[in-house]
Order: sequence, then structure tokens, then C-alpha cells
Amino acid sequence: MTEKQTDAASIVFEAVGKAFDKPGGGTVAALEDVILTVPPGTITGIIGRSGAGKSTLLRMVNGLERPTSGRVLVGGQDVGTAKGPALRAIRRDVGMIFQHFNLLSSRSVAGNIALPLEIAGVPKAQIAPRVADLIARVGLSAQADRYPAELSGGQKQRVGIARALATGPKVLLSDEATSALDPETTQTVLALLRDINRDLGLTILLITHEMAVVRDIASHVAVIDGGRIVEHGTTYDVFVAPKHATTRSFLSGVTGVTLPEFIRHRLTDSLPAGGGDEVIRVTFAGQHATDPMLALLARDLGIEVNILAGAVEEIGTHPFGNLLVSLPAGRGAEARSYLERHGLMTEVLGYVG
Ligand SMILES: Nc1ncnc2c1ncn2[C@@H]1O[C@H](COP(=O)(O)OP(=O)(O)OP(=O)(O)O)[C@@H](O)[C@H]1O
Repeated sequence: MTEKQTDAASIVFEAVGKAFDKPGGGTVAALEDVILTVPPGTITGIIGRSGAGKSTLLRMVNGLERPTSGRVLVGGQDVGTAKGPALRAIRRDVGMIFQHFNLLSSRSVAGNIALPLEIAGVPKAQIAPRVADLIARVGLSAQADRYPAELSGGQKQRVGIARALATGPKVLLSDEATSALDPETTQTVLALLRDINRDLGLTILLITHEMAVVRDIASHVAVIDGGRIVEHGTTYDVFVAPKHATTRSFLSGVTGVTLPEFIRHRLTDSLPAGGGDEVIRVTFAGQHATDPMLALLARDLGIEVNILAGAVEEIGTHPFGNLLVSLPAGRGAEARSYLERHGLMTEVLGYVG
């Protein structure tokens, strides 16, 4: 399985809405007017809080949920209206992995992976080599005859991935696939998903509540809040210049740039009457990421800057940095305009007296 096995498929959400009936009457809108295109062959992350609508969105891609308005297209096929053989064909094209793996405890590793092939009516003689191939791809050849209870969480998820790939899908859906795993195992599973995306060329759509997962694997990201996509773009663009408050709050957990407590408590929206410091976020992107801009600010304008917090991150191979600094409020506008002239982004977070 070194060659690409499929042509990747795009996933298109066209003004998708989904309302569920409430037990006591009325409806709850789980999704509203979702417009999103997942480019073929990308790894796209959907991030949102609990109840934001992530699972509902994902389950529409394989027809487990149908939209109440709008359309979901996979490789140009309308999933919401597909029935019978057409729906089965779409489901063969869309594999899925789960947070809790969903393996059959009574079947071995090989038996779990063979299941979708048996259901699809693949002749027995073809199943064994295909399963061996899949087991090798996920690095479990030594565990082929073990049962789920004898496997670690990471190994179980590898079985889940191999099973999802069995029918040669064009799309792989991941429902919080690393949420039950420790950080180290998470990294190995994400690396496997990256390899699969690269080698097989399939489109991966994953939902997560962790921005670190998006940073580590996704080329594109959509942020969902209250059933709506509030921001989307390339992961790099969204990390460097987040526009929505929900995105910023997710990012504050990964970029290591939350304000220290002692400053956060004193921060005010307007400059105190007696004067004080302006607190700003400075974002360095691309070639500017490592430029000693703050030193230049001191040299060229004579403005002293205090660094409050900061981190340099990498998205793919692109570095970007985030610094929170304070400087005399009276020179704030001058300093920000200097930094922006040099290609950095700035944002005023508040003031301290
Ligand atoms: N079958 C259902 N019947 C009624 N309401 C539902 C159903 N499925 C989801 N909902 C509601 O739709 C909204 C979105 O739920 P969904 O499970 O898609 O969110 P989520 O972002 O995946 O949350 P989590 O991260 O907790 O799984 C929630 O208000 C939820 O209660």
C-alpha cells in the first residue's frame, strides 16, 4: 500500500442546518447555516466546545445524520438524499474512527479489521492479504492475533484506523480520536494519520476540542460555536491572526501566551487617570518570527518594553511567535505603528496603572 489508493474527495457543506426534536416538544438547532468546503486531500480540523455541534456535523458526512436544510456533498455526491446502494457506496468511501475505538471485544485485531470487508462481501481469499497489509501499515503485525483487552489505547486506535481504511475510503472522519490517549500516544497516532493522508491521499476531517491537535496535524481549521462556523481558514492564518473570541480562547491554551495573573487582575479597558502602561500582544509571523524587533524598538525609538509572556510556535514548518508586552501608554500608538510597519501584528489588550 505505498501507492495512492484513491482520488481524494472534497466535502462541501452548503448552508447546512440541523434541528433535533426536543422530548417535551419544539426543536433544538444543533447546526445553522454551515457553509464550509473541505478541500480534497487536506487534513481539516473542526474545533468547538462541548455541544457546539461537532459530532452532528461529522455524522452528516457519512449519512448517520441528515440535514434539515442545505446539502452535504462528498466527492460531489449528495449524502443527505442518498438511499440504498448509493448510501452504501458513500459509506464505503467514508471511514470513521472514534474516541473509544468501538472495537468488537470478541474479535482479534485481524478479525476487527476484516469485519468491514466481510460486510462488503469481499471474497475470503482477498480478505487475508488485505488485512495483513492494513495491519502492517498501522504497525501492529506482532499483535494481529491479540484481542482488544490485550492492547493499549494507542494500539486499539491503530486497529480502529486500519478498520476504517479497510474499504479503501476517500475520506476519513475522526471523532475525538486522540482524546482518550496520553500526550505521547496522541503524537504517535497523529503521526500515523499524517502518514496515511500523505501516502493514500485521502481527505481527513477531524473534530477535537484541543487546539494542540489542530496545530500538530491540520492544514485547515474551522471553529464552530453554537452550531455556526465562526471562523475558518488555513491553520497558520487562524493561529497567527484569530478573529473570533472563541478562537482566541482556544488558542490561549496552546500558545502559552496568557497574561500572568498579577497583570490580568489589574488590566483595565481604558487608561487610568494617572497614566500607566499599555499591554499589547505582538504576533510575529514568517520571516519576522525571530527578528529582534523589540530590541530595535528600544534602539530606534528609545521605548523600553517589558516582556510579560511569550512563545514561538511552529505550524507545519512555519514559525510564528506571540509576545505579550507592556510599554508606556503615552508611546503606545507610536510603538504599534513602528511594529506594524515592520510586518508584525499588534493588538491592545488593556492598560495597567
Ligand atoms: N439526537 C439528538 N437529539 C436531540 N438533540 C441532540 C441530538 N444530538 C445532538 N443534539 C444536540 O445538538 C447540539 C450539538 O450536539 P453535538 O453532539 O453535535 O455537539 P458536540 O460539539 O459534538 O459536543 P461534544 O463535544 O460534547 O460531543 C447539542 O445541543 C445537543 O444536545
